[in-house]
Amino acid sequence: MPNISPIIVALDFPESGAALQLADVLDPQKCRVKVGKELFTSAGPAVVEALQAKGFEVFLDLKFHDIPNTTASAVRAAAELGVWMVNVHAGGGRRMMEACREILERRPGGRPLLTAVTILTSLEQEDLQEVGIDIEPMVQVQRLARLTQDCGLDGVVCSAREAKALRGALGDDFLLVTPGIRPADSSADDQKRIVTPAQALENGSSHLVIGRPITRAHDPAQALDEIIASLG
Ligand SMILES: O=c1ccn([C@@H]2O[C@H](COP(=O)(O)O)[C@@H](O)[C@H]2O)c(=O)[nH]1
Repeated sequence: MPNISPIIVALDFPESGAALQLADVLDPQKCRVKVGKELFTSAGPAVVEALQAKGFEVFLDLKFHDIPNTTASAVRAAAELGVWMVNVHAGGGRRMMEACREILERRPGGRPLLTAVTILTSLEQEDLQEVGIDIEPMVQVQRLARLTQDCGLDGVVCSAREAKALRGALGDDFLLVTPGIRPADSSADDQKRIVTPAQALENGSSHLVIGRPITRAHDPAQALDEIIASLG
């Protein structure tokens, strides 16, 4: 896909009709799309297949987090759907992440990119304290990202606020997939660790996950074009 932007549009819709309608105004040469928990739970694998039939590469964002055998089997099922990227929670630990990588390596044919969620972009320091993590998000993200790289995964999901430090520490090839992206005039919604699209790219993000600023725009295709233009 030559010239595809780093943008992944989050299709957070309650059913497939609305998601496919939005996809119809987007250009698969310009962006990838993300299917998350809401859409996948209501519409299942069929919506992934329908998006692929429209030419989109699909990030299946189900953030698997379970024992190694269960998580690896779920990742294999995602690979069988032919998705471009699938993810797990880094908090599932070393044995879980290694089992996921190994099951993909044993699979014949192509495999999806495998990334791990570090600390959700909706969380800030007080939220972490409440669940017993007494360090700054940046420190915990760095710890989980190092573990993820050590387990042989392709990259992490983090805030673009952490991207500069991670890019420096983990090298150019490690994927930094960053949600919590907000153009300057957008509402933060439930996101806490937000960054503008241009700043995210400058910080070293490899992919920008953007949902509501595009999907709830009056003209989603134009919103996407404006964000791409802002990247320079
Ligand atoms: O840390 C994370 C991990 C995943 N997400 C997902 O990204 C999109 C963001 O949507 P917006 O509407 O742009 O806020 C959404 O699907 C989340 O599930 C995240 O936000 N943060």
